[in-house]
Amino acid sequence: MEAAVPFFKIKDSEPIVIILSGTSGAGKDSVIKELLKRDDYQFHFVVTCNTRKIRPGEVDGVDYHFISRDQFQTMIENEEMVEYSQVYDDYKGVPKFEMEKGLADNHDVLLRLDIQGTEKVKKVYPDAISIFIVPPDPQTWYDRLINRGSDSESELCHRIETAKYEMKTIPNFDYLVINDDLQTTTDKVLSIIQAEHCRTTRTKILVE
Ligand SMILES: Nc1ncnc2c1ncn2[C@@H]1O[C@H](COP(=O)(O)OP(=O)(O)OP(=O)(O)O)[C@@H](O)[C@H]1O
Ligand SMILES: Nc1nc2c(ncn2[C@@H]2O[C@H](COP(=O)(O)O)[C@@H](O)[C@H]2O)c(=O)[nH]1
Repeated sequence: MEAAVPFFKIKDSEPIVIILSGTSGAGKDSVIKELLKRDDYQFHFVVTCNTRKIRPGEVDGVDYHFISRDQFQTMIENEEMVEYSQVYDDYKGVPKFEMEKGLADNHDVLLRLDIQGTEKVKKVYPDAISIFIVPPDPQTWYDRLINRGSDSESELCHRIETAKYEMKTIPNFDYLVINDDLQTTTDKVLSIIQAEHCRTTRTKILVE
């Protein structure tokens, strides 16, 4: 008698919305750049809109969509943003077309957001996962911020003050990753994403 092998079909995990947040200078951009170099992981980085001045080395349409305050206002009025927030002295927002682009390609979408944006995007995409990145210790953090050389003294004070508040919201996040060595941090972020795809709520076996 032949054994009756049950018929089953694997329903692969749908793309995941991943939010990377953390204090200024925690290393979000550095981790994203490392992830983009990894051949074994395909994702769509959501380029957000930003009203601040472009910094040396930044590329419009790659790092951000750099737009004027008037253009930003028009996008809000036309309901073209998933969310928008004032971050430090500028406005930042997630354009709907960027989210749609990634999800249409069936890729995970990765967003770099502050804590306000994380809360708002989680309301729109409740299955999104949120990861908070922190530097390994205060002195290393300060040195990294200073060496980056992108902020004036007053901007730096503003970012450090904001960080104190942001760190108190860490329990609202799904994961916390300490950014000591960049490769290890990137590996940890990738492991979190891989584990999330393996959740029984995402990958399913259909048995007949
Ligand atoms: N693991 C690391 N080891 C050494 N330097 C690092 C590491 N991670 C980040 N850095 C450096 O620290 C500085 C801040 O990192 P990065 O710009 O990626 O932070 P961020 O979280 O994106 O900041 P912001 O929110 O202000 O844009 C950069 O100069 C970066 O090269
Ligand atoms: N709520 C949102 N926050 C955003 C968005 N895009 C970026 N960000 C956050 O701003 C900080 C600061 O950016 P900086 O480039 O001026 O240093 C960044 O690290 C993110 O946390 C957004 O669309 N919405």
